[in-house]
Amino acid sequence: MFTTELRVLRRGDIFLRQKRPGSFGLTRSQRSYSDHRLKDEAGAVIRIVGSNIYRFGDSNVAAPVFRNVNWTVREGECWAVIGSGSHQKTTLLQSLRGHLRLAPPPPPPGGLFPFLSDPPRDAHNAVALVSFAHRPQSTGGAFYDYTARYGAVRDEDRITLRESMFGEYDFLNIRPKALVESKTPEELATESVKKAIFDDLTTKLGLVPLLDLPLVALSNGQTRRARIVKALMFQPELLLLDEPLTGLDASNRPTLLHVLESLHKTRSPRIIMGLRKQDPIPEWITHIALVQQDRLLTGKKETVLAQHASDAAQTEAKRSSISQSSIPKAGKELGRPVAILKNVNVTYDTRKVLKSINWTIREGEQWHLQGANGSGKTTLMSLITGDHPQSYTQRGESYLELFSRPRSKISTPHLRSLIGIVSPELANAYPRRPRTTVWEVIGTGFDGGFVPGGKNGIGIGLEGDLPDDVVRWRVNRVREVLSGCGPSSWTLCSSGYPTLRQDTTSMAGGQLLSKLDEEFSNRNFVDLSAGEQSVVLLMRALVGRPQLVLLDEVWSGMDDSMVRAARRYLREGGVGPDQAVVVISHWEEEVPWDVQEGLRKFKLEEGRGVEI
Ligand SMILES: Nc1ncnc2c1ncn2[C@@H]1O[C@H](COP(=O)(O)OP(=O)(O)OP(=O)(O)O)[C@@H](O)[C@H]1O
Repeated sequence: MFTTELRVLRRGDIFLRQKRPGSFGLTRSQRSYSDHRLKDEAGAVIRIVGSNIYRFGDSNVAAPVFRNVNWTVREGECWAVIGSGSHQKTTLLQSLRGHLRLAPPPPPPGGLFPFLSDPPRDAHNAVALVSFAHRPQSTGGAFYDYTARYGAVRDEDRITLRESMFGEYDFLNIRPKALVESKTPEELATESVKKAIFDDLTTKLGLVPLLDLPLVALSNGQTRRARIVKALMFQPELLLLDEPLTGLDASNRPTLLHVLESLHKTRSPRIIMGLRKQDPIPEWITHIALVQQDRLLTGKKETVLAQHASDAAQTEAKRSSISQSSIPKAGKELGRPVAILKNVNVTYDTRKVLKSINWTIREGEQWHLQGANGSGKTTLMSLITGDHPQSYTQRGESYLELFSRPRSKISTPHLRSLIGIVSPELANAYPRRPRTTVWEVIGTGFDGGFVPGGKNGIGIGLEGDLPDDVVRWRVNRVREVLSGCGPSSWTLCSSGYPTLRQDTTSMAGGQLLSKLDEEFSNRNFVDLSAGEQSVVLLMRALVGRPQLVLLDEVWSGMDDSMVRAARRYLREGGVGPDQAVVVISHWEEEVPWDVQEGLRKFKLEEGRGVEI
């Protein structure tokens, strides 16, 4: 009945529209809203009209996460959700999965997803979200050993990528499900469809050579492509992909986008992508939902981009009038070597991942380590951090020297105190204990461990006893990184204007800490947003002024203002001329320095490494 009525309405028959049951007794504006709704509902995939979006548990008088959202996605349109902050964009996508509350809720019969109403289907099964934007909020209190993949594969990690795809195991959780002895014809039919999707997509996304590798051996980018295939095998009708390009190398990005485009065009499934502001927008995207704090700007791509460009130009004009030029780097004499690699190799059975790598990293140098997904960047870093067992086995022609000593002559705990590291693996593995504060997490960076220690939360040193001047230096350093990258610096960077750091807590003889940063330092790490956690882990890497800083996907999950603040801090003294930095990223523009400032590039290709 509804459809018939709708058809009539779409022909624009005003008389019939006014006669529609339920519209009698409505005011003119209610009637026009109601008519507008019915028009919009036809062919709508998503429809939100004038709703606020709240966290569950918040009342309607609390500040909504998003205000007055008007967003209709129609069949055939290709949408990207773009966020100036990573967090807000992800929250919007999560609200489509029911993680947040819409008030007023989109009314039945169409509801939030009109396309699922005839015949009625459960949005829970039909709409899937795969997110690469954020790290898990909590991985529990224990540290899990992310370096396990570098050694001999343990029995429980033996499950291969192929096995993980077919439901006997939870993907990336590696728990065998109850074994089913006999299958019904429906189950068999579903399986054969899954198998066809699997064959098709693993071929298109270049995963076939990896199918029989243990899941834990896959690189970051390989794992991400595999997660997308797994989600598609469940045949959702709408797939929300948050930051599918993050962590993918330049050659895999167009391949994935091409696959997504053809899937979307045949609605198998419809796809909505979440993108970061700096990601290129694929040509086939026709519409954009731009998340700007608590507002959503939606419309045709060109219109939204034009509006955004004019807003951004105004902000940039304000910012450039007050910005300082970055502090030039110290002179370029050769610093002391922190790592010397000569003919270094890594092999798994017959698989040679690194072949004869020659590379020297010195104090005062900034390097961009490049290479396609699976080219061995993480493996190379794990040799330098000493986490890889093969860091000990470089003999004869092969040689690995770290901080002027052969690898075998320097203990792993000592290495951890000399290297500050941020990486997706470490971020996932870092324990989220219920009552560990931000200050304590930063303080673990001095000794490179994961368990807070010492009465000031600044560690106890490798000898277990810190002299008073070292205690003072460490406390001061925690305050310095908090002031450099903490919330007061985000405010500074989001408005475009420097805000006076009022409310400063006075600390006799030491670094001053604003109230905002002080409060932040007392918060529980586990309660922070994913972006805030990333910032804290960056501070942890920098706090001890280690000789070597390794920054692998360092901006993951951070909002724009956090990225700007952290970049500025890194460029303006956060790392000094006595420190070496290696940045791993698939995006040139993510590296805080450029070649004019002395940045050098080292590229891995087919196992070999060259300076480019
Ligand atoms: N235990 C293992 N057995 C076999 N191959 C392995 C093992 N561990 C890692 N590999 C392979 O080593 C290669 C290098 O992996 P690595 O994680 O270093 O790549 P990456 O350059 O960091 O990739 P990404 O850009 O995706 O993060 C990958 O092809 C991976 O599958």
